[in-house]
Amino acid sequence: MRRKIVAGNWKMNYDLSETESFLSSFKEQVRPEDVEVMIAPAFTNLNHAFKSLRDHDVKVVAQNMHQCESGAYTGEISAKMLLSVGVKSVILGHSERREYFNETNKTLAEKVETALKHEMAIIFCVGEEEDKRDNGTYFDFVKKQLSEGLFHISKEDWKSVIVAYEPIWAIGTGKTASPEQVQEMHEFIRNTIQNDFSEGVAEGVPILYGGSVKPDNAKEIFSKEDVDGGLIGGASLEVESFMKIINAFK
Ligand SMILES: O=C(CO)COP(=O)(O)O
Repeated sequence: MRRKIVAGNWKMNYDLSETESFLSSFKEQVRPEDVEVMIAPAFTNLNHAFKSLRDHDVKVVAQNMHQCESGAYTGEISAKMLLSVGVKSVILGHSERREYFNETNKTLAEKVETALKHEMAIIFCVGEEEDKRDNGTYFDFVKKQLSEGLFHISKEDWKSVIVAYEPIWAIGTGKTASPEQVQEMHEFIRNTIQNDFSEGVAEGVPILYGGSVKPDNAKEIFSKEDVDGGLIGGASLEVESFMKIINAFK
């Protein structure tokens, strides 16, 4: 059985006191048993979240990191810095990073390399814009993102990788991909991994869906064969809705 995962990506939301208040109520309720739970707060709150959650089996994840070890990169954060505050996992290739911060497949391939070198786990995001969905080129587009950004890793490295499919047209729009569209893409991603690596690798990789997952649609999306959980934006910012999504696996 593959791992089941629900991860909250808080993006640029919540300062320290808001993070503290979310976590104090969240900790009372969350009991990760069959499902792994992760939260990706802002860089400034990673250490607080790590300390607060370490006895609760909730992983704290960074939303990004730089590919270089250190140096003159004003405003950036390195793998070593993340590790030093207890963070061993990172989201790479989120569509907002690709769009607003010019992250290319090539940069992402370097970030993947750096994360693996530091034995960090990676949530690697892929997903197409609406025009690619409309003109039918979405499979090719996602395949290119995978092959150029991620597929240089070794078979062994896949143990540290989670893939997240987040169609850009469904992020923050309230326009969720249908469970059938999600399943179709997840199956395609798994087959692509199988073709380039092996069936064993493909069968073991958790593939999460992200894009307007809410308490009322989570169960149906998660019930699909190749969907192993979700990467949740807006609905992870409220304890009640995030808990309902986590519990959608039960
Ligand atoms: O981008 C996302 C998670 O990384 C999805 O965001 P929403 O759940 O707000 O659509």
